[in-house]
Amino acid sequence: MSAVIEVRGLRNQFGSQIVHENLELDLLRGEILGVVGGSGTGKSVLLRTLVGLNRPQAGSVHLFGQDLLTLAGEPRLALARRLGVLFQQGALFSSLTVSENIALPLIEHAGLSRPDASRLAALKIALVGLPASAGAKYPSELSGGMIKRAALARALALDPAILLLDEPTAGLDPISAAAFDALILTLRDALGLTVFMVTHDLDTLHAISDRIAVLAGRRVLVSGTLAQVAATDDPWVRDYFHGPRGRAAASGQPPPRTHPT
Ligand SMILES: Nc1ncnc2c1ncn2[C@@H]1O[C@H](COP(=O)(O)OP(=O)(O)OP(=O)(O)O)[C@@H](O)[C@H]1O
Repeated sequence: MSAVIEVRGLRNQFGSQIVHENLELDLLRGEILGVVGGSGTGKSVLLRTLVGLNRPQAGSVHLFGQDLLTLAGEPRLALARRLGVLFQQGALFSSLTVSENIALPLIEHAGLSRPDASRLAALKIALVGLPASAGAKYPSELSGGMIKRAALARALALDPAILLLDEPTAGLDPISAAAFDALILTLRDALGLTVFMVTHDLDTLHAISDRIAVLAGRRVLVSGTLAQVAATDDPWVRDYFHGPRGRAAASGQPPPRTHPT
């Protein structure tokens, strides 16, 4: 399988804090890659680097064979339009309705008229499984699961080839999270998307990821199938994949609860 994103020798640093050093990563066409790692290992910084929101100190990022870091002007904008991003909190504009939020990139980046953009927004709303009535609502009027779906609809507005998700199921109850997992899988298959997904959710990893990349020690420690990654001899990997939650996710059973005494 060919790589749609290739990261080589990446260094990200904030002041004296080095977050990534010599990080290498491939995102393969058509896959769902789950990106995991301890808190502060730089998963979100990596996502932001891939979409051009964070400029690294060293290394290269190639998207579809084009060098993101040297590209400028219209070619860079065209490349950016091939990426759809779902940020952690949804990042919808609170003063706009769901429909207006989705229509905005269509008006601003695709030059659509307002009526055309709102017709297309209605299609995207249906695509992510929201009722048509959600279009007229403001983000504050939606449940957490609906906000994620609305934000996903906006991420899909410009028909991207790659979807980047930052903690897509965080804050959702297990049933809504499982439904969102299923939606991502369906959309990947139906639209031929490639998916880069930062997550802490072991159930999501088990349910929909083709490969997993573990961030540790400022780089990608290991990437591969769940079985390959889980077999890695590393303390964080052991705790994460073989602790109570990891075992529960692997078995499909809820993890044991510890009760306060
Ligand atoms: N713009 C910034 N300026 C300074 N430091 C930053 C900036 N962005 C991120 N960092 C630092 O980089 C490190 C990695 O942050 P990041 O948000 O990528 O971690 P993460 O792996 O996504 O963590 P979590 O799982 O807790 O969300 C953190 O120590 C963070 O404080």
